[in-house]
Amino acid sequence: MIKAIETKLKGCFILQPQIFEDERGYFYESYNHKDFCEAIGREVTFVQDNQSFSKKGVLRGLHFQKGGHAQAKLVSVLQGKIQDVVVDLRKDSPTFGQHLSIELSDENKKQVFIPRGFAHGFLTLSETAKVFYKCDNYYRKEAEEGIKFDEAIIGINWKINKEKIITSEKDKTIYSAKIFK
Ligand SMILES: Cc1cn([C@H]2C[C@H](O)[C@@H](COP(=O)(O)OP(=O)(O)O[C@H]3O[C@H](C)C(=O)[C@H](O)[C@H]3O)O2)c(=O)[nH]c1=O
Repeated sequence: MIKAIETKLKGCFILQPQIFEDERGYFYESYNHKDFCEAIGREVTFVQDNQSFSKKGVLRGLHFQKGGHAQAKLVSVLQGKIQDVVVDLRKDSPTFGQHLSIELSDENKKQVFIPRGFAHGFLTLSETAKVFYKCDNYYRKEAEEGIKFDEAIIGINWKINKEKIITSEKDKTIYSAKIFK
């Protein structure tokens, strides 16, 4: 069983799986294809699972793949806590350029479904975080683009001071303004 709540960004859902707790601990179905597709009201076929491990302050993103290589993602946290951020880049969307920020953790066990056409990134809030996400399209390096995490046009309020944020060299040099022309 999984509950899905659609966000202000059409097609983007926050999901809450049913947790079975007992004196041993807990169990839950982190993914059930039939329940998931029924919950979001559409068929999605994931083809690639990713995992990344990050230290506190690491910010990965904001990334997306262009055109036919765009990826829908189902993001969850196996260990730790992150500030997960999605940006609507669908040119025909009434919420184009708007973003959503949500805390995902191994405590709340929430998941975010991000449709194709979004940029995605997250900031690691706990000492370490292990993030797991399913993708409905394969990685294509040459199709990758990004938005700088501190892009003023988007105006994301990251929960860690900028000087303490750790990014890859690639993410330091992402030029994103062209996306909004
Ligand atoms: C994304 C990806 C990367 N790689 C290789 C390419 C690099 O040699 C290495 C690290 O890649 P990168 O620095 O792009 O990893 P992240 O910064 O975590 O990128 C991710 O950041 C945000 C959170 C996302 O949602 C994207 O899925 C993804 O872009 O893994 C692969 O082999 N396959 C892949 O699917």
